[in-house]
Amino acid sequence: MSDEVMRAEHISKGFGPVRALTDINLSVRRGEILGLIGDNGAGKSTLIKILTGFHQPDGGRLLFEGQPVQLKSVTHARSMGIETVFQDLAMVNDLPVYLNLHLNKELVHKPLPFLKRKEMKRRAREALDAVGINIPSVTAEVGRLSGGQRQAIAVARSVYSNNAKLLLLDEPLAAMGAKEGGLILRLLAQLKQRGDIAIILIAHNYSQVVDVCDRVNLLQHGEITFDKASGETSVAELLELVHAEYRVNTAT
Ligand SMILES: Nc1ncnc2c1ncn2[C@@H]1O[C@H](COP(=O)(O)OP(=O)(O)OP(=O)(O)O)[C@@H](O)[C@H]1O
Repeated sequence: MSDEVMRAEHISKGFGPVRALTDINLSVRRGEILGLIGDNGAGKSTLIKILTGFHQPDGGRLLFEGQPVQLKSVTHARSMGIETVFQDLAMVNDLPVYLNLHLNKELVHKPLPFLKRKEMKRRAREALDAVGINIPSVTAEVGRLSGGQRQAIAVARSVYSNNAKLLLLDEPLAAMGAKEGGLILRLLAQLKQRGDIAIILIAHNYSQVVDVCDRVNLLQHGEITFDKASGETSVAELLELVHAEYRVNTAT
């Protein structure tokens, strides 16, 4: 079987008169982290929402594990192992870590409607340990944790609840300090080591992108205009590409 998890071919998407995406071609493999960069409004979130089944493309096609696929909804995409961690994380702050890890998938004793708390705590600890997240207690309220720890829990939940094959992260490092951002980058590096999951990461911090991603794609004018291995590019080159477009746009 090929290592390619997701391929987009000639994907387009408009919102009324706005052409958000015109001709997107990209692919990502198992064990690979693909960095997706681009100026504000370039269409990065729209592309992620198409890959996660939230939006339907107007044209083009997606191939998942080599097979053409129409992602009808986020639920449909999740059932195939496509998981997204959005900026808002979908966490309930006054619930403990272990219940957030089982959100909408609580384990219950049947036929009695009692939660299997002990089992959920055990599984939560196992999931966090497996990705190397250091949270002192799974009974801690999520609202009391740092932004980085909350993000890490959201990633662990995505990966472990559904045996994710493709993980999409929309700006996980935004508004995070260096220490917290480092926690997420280490976590992504560990997931990459496992080799069974493909990751697409949208980020604005190019030095982090170059450090953690295997490959970088630049999204401009609704197309991928740049595709290089991280080792073959640099922060300076990425900044120049994005800023050159900015100069053109502001000069006209
Ligand atoms: N639901 C929508 N309805 C109308 N227009 C939309 C919608 N979603 C996105 N757009 C438009 O599509 C274009 C691409 O937006 P998108 O959010 O995908 O860009 P982005 O690269 O993620 O931007 P940023 O980095 O600022 O988050 C923008 O012009 C945006 O205004």
